[in-house]
Amino acid sequence: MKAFSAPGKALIAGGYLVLDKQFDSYVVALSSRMHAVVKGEDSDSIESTIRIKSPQFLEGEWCYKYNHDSSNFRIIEISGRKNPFAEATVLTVLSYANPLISSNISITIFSDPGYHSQENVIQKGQFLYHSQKITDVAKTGLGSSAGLVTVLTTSLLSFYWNTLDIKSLEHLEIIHNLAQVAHCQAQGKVGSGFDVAAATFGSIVYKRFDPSFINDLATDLTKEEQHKEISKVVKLDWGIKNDRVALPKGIRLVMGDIKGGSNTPKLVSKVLQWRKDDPESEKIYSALNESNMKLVESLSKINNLVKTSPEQYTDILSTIKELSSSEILSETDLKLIPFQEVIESTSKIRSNFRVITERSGAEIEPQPQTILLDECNKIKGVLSGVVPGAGGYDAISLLVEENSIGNLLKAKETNPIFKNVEWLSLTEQDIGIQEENVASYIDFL
Ligand SMILES: Nc1ncnc2c1ncn2[C@@H]1O[C@H](COP(=O)(O)OP(=O)(O)OP(=O)(O)O)[C@@H](O)[C@H]1O
Ligand SMILES: C[C@@](O)(CCOP(=O)(O)O)CC(=O)O
Repeated sequence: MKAFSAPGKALIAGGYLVLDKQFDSYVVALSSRMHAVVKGEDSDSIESTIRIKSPQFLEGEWCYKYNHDSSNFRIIEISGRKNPFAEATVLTVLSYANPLISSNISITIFSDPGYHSQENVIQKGQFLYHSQKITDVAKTGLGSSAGLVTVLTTSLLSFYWNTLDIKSLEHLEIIHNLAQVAHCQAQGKVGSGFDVAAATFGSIVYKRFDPSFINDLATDLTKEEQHKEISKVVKLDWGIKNDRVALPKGIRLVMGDIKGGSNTPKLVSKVLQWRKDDPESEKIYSALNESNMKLVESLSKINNLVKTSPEQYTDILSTIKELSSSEILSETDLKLIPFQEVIESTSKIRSNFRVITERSGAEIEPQPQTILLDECNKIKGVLSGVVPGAGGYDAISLLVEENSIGNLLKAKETNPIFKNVEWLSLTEQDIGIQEENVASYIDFL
């Protein structure tokens, strides 16, 4: 038996731009993780089974069968249940590993509470159990499908390859490329893949791959052809950027779930259409990219300060704790410059998002979110806040001095603007795929 986990994500800079491979984005990996426990044994039957259980959800079990005599990698789910993400992952890893002998594999999935709505649940240990099917439970937008695909890819591959080493960058890249293929095939489209990349590598500055790596994969192939095709593509250098980052010590990411919700594909199609139609769009994209990169750069400056002047840094944090973002901006202390740059670049990101909102009709930072974020900025210890990812009414992400979290809780109690905000109990955990101790899941298997 082995166990692995992969993190959820928040895209705090680079929404929409990340769809284009000329732009970098900043993705934070979260402490809400998707877990998988895998066990299996070889068998002398001609049929192999891969059983995936997700006991936190009603009817959360999918059993895929595969016949070794068959001329292609066709799998069937024995009771006709659908889980496109599980199915695409099984198929992709199977065709890559091309096992010579049959096996029976069982994988149990556990997802941390942050991924789904916490209504009508029973808690067992660290996990919440829902009374509905996975497709009927509301999501919070942390990338459950990317987490699932990445952790499933790792678990299955670890069964077929007992030399799999998730500390090796080469192996991580194989996991990443396979997971991207499976995720795109299950979604029926090639997205930017930042969610799968964060699930694999952790918090990163990410630049996407060329969609042709996946779009050009041939279909209707024989087993040998498919194995060759996927092996070739997985080995290629996809040219992605996945530079590891982490938020500065003492600065916490806080996510506020908004009881609303937006349709990401609709927002994306509106923005892409606007980008084609509006002659000003390239100028706006380029201004937005500049502010994104300024944010990345200022966070990196703060990280350097942590390393080079730790004592001075502790003093700065205690100053920030007492100030709102506009008060930080009016300070003249030179040591505060990188923090002022975080505030200014975030403010520019937001104003560019508002320009796109107005010109494209896609509600990325609609007015109620503007009011909410402006109100957050008045709270002492809150450095900055944005609408993460595709924006809209899904969530807000704040960067907060870690001892000031209490100020957010107080605001929720006293200020009616925060009525529909639920502060999620998660934070950054910058590590991607990691191996876990099987013993911690034994009681839930
Ligand atoms: N714990 C789980 N067990 C089994 N399948 C899961 C689990 N979590 C996610 N899935 C699969 O992923 C699907 C949800 O994927 P979808 O892309 O719609 O949401 P998401 O990845 O959470 O979205 P977002 O990127 O907005 O956060 C589920 O319907 C199911 O097929
Ligand atoms: C709009 C987009 O850039 C980000 C969507 O992010 P999220 O799923 O809202 O976290 C789309 C994408 O990158 O696939």
